[in-house]
Amino acid sequence: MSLINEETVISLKNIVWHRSGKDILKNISWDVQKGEHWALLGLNGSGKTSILKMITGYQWPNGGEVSVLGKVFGKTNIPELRKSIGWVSSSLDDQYQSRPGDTAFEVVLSGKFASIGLYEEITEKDAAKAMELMRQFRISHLADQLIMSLSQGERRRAMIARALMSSPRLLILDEPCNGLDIYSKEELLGTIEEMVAKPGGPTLLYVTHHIEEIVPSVSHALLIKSGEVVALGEKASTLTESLLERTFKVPISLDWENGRPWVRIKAYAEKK
Ligand SMILES: Nc1ncnc2c1ncn2[C@@H]1O[C@H](COP(=O)(O)OP(=O)(O)OP(=O)(O)O)[C@@H](O)[C@H]1O
Repeated sequence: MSLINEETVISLKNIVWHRSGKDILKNISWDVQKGEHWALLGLNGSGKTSILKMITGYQWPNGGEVSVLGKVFGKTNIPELRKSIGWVSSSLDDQYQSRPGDTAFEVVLSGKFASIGLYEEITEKDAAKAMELMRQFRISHLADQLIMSLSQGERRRAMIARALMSSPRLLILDEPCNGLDIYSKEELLGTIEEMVAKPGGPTLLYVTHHIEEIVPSVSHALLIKSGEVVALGEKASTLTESLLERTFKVPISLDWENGRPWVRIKAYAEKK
């Protein structure tokens, strides 16, 4: 049995969730410790978003216990806790549309309040931090451009910079490369890798169904299928051909190159 302490970033114990007669999460137990960075992998509909909703307190399980950053849900103030969690989802990209007249800089800056559109108590230090994050994500030259006019890749980087404005202790990137071309994707992954490698940064939870997006700094992986854990632990022991085949239900050939896993679907390759 694991003990929850300040070093425990996420702890799910026997999480069960059913809806509309379906068992969506089936007895999920998972611990993330400080210093680890995790990938959450699974097919469409496997339960990834449902797990994220549990972790962020937007959904309550029917059974089991959730703790995040050492706080046990049910005994803690969740809106307060959420201030320490950054969640960037490509499906939440439309958030910025609430203020289409904002510049990229204003959107990044607004991350200080974890709510777009609040502009009180902005200090010079905040503005300097926003600019520094824009530099880190290579969008400082776009500071004065309207957020609406940024390309998808640029906007994605702006939204991650925005999430980092409040110095979250847990950063969830939910399919951040969705819709990006190969160049923008590699550029974004490069900046994510730099961010993770930097000491003192947040614990990363990277959600995807694309295995090759797992950058070298991601140390662990949780594989889920139909709401059940297929495997969890260090990536060397979880990202294996047989476990990935069970997770993705296709025959997979896996290669490692420069610390990144690359997959090929065997069946398609053999048909040629
Ligand atoms: N509120 C709900 N009511 C009923 N079914 C739900 C609800 N939320 C999720 N589901 C179902 O639970 C399953 C898991 O959904 P979830 O969104 O967690 O999957 P996912 O792994 O994030 O998928 P994707 O990669 O496509 O985003 C799906 O079959 C979905 O239809």
